Amino acid sequence: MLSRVLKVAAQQGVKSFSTSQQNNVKVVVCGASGGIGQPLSLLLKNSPLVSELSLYDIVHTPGVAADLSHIDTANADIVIIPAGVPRKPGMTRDDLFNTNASIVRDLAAGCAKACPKALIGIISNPVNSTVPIACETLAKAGVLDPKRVFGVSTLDVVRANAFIGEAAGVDPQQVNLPVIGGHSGVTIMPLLSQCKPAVNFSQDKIKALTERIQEAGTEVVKAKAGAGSATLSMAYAGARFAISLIRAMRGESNIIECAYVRSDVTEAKYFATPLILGKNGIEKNLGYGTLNAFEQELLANALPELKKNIQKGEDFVNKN
Ligand SMILES: NC(=O)C1=CN([C@@H]2O[C@H](COP(=O)(O)OP(=O)(O)OC[C@H]3O[C@@H](n4cnc5c(N)ncnc54)[C@H](O)[C@@H]3O)[C@@H](O)[C@H]2O)C=CC1
Ligand SMILES: O=C([O-])CC(=O)C(=O)O
Repeated sequence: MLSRVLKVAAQQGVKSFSTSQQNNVKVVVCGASGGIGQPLSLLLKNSPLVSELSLYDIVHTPGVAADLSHIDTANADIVIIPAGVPRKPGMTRDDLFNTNASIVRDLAAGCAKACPKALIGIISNPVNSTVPIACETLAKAGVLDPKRVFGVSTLDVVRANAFIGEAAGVDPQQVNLPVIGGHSGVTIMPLLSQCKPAVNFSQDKIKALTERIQEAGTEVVKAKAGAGSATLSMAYAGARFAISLIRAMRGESNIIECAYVRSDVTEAKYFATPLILGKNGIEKNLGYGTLNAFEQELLANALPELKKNIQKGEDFVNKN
């Protein structure tokens, strides 16, 4: 078992980067003992771009508030949050709200004190609601910068690339497909019309692939049969996202990832789209481009659900 706060020594290799770039990137993983947290921490430990890794969890500690003081001394450039309970078969992500909402609120409050300028990536479900919870909490503390708070939806992109690569007979690493909207069921919207390289599937196949991407989390929950939800693929996706944030912080240009963020692209206050990342988080929201008729229908189906999930998150912070 991982201890509560574990600082991992600086990686070799960091010194070889140019001094004009940011060399000392500290990353904190909150929920580091968990199914996602452990392999995610391992992948980050293995990256020469991470100079200090702090691992945090509540296991065997008397309370969240006391524990958060450990983060206060840590400071951080990036905080990744895979803390909270996962689904069991038959549950929706929204069924996790009652447990995970307060966990994310308390961790966001800790970030507001300890590292108000950190870039925060939230993995804890339901992401559609936990990101508004984190933003409202940071706003209450007077430190919200919406360009620095991200719902990690990278796993949807990773899955879309895997499934489409397989169906099209293309190396999934070469597939690049935007997945927009939110991170549950109908709110997950893969834009196959914008796939690079372009793919040429029948409408039936497009519908089947879209539904598989939307329900991929449930596919894993069912296969694990009570032992939790996706952990290894999420750790892979979470590490990809964190490393993209670091590369952007270090001044690399044209780093693009989809993520669920505060947005004015649609009538939903939070929405995932491709983003250009920069030193201070979101540099530019690229929006979603042109949708075909099928994708417009996906959007029409997603917006009411997304708006409901967002409102629920905001109400949780503002009514408690
Ligand atoms: N965004 C996405 O695409 C995905 C999100 N998830 C979500 O990630 C979350 C974590 O999943 P797993 O790692 O499988 O669960 P897990 O139960 O294996 O690990 C969660 C960890 O969080 C810790 N924790 C609980 N409260 C905490 C607090 N206040 N501070 C720090 N740590 C705390 C627990 O002690 C535990 O070690 C779940 O909510 C799950 O639904 C899972 C897969 C994909
Ligand atoms: O499905 C779940 O509960 C976990 C998750 O978010 C995913 O795998 O996409």
